[in-house]
Amino acid sequence: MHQPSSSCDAHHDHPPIVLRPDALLSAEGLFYSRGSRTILSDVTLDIVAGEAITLIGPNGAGKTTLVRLLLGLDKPDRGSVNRRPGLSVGYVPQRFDIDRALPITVGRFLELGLAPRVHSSVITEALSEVGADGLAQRQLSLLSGGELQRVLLARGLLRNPQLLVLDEPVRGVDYLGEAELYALIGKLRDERGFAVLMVSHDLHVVMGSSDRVLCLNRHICCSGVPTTVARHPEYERLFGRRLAPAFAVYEHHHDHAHDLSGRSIEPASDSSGGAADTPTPHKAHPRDEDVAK
Ligand SMILES: Nc1ncnc2c1ncn2[C@@H]1O[C@H](COP(=O)(O)OP(=O)(O)OP(=O)(O)O)[C@@H](O)[C@H]1O
Repeated sequence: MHQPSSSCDAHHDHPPIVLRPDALLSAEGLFYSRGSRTILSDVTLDIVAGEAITLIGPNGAGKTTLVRLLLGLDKPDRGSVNRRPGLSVGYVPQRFDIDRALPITVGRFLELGLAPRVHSSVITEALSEVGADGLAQRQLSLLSGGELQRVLLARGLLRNPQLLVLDEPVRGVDYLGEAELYALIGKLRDERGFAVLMVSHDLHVVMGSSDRVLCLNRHICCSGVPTTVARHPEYERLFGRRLAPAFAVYEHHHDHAHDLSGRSIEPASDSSGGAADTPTPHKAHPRDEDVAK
């Protein structure tokens, strides 16, 4: 996992961003400070149905804070967040601390907060969808990092999301497991058609399957389609001139996903599409010009 070394501190004159009226979710002019520390400054963005946005930035750039504001878990000091009425959102948080003393099975955990209550077969199906068959009766506190991430993903799916928000979803997952999990997220998006907002440090993997990338360092330093952002001076400034090319768009051609035991859960498909993590073609975004000049 790459930890960017340099940072972009300067504000830039961006052209005004025009929010799209059909956005599932939009944020306008978000400011957030704690004490004397400015954590987010004038952040504006939106996400439309089916779009995949990756949010990148160095440690402490404000990514998790921004996600929490977008989800309504925290309130901005200034600015506004608008969610389309009735929007269903699945959220896979960066951190999920489990009280080891709490005796709760995975199945019970997944039932919590679902209204109306669902039949256990729905839970079993969601676990199967994320390649985690057989975990329903296991104690939540005994799961490995990779198992827990899949369970959190299943929990997000149980909300039938129009938007899935993932904050570093491969945290605690080993290197091979990371690729599998990203592949799975891409496959689920293809099948279900939800929009994805993902925080990730794994630029070389996720940029190829993103429609748009936002570089955040307290403010949005640059944004646009991955190929454009990867060449942008602010991106180079954030990730280092030497390192940036290594993290440029990488098209991952792995064509199937695995379950927890390593079995393939998706047969290799032909070039006509449907592969587990074949990148979505980069859609031209009407606001590619919002890449900082
Ligand atoms: N409630 C808070 N009070 C004070 N400081 C906070 C609070 N929440 C976040 N911060 C600070 O804001 C900065 C941004 O934190 P945030 O977790 O959003 O960054 P991040 O980009 O997600 O980082 P990472 O990549 O390391 O996960 C950090 O310096 C953090 O310490």
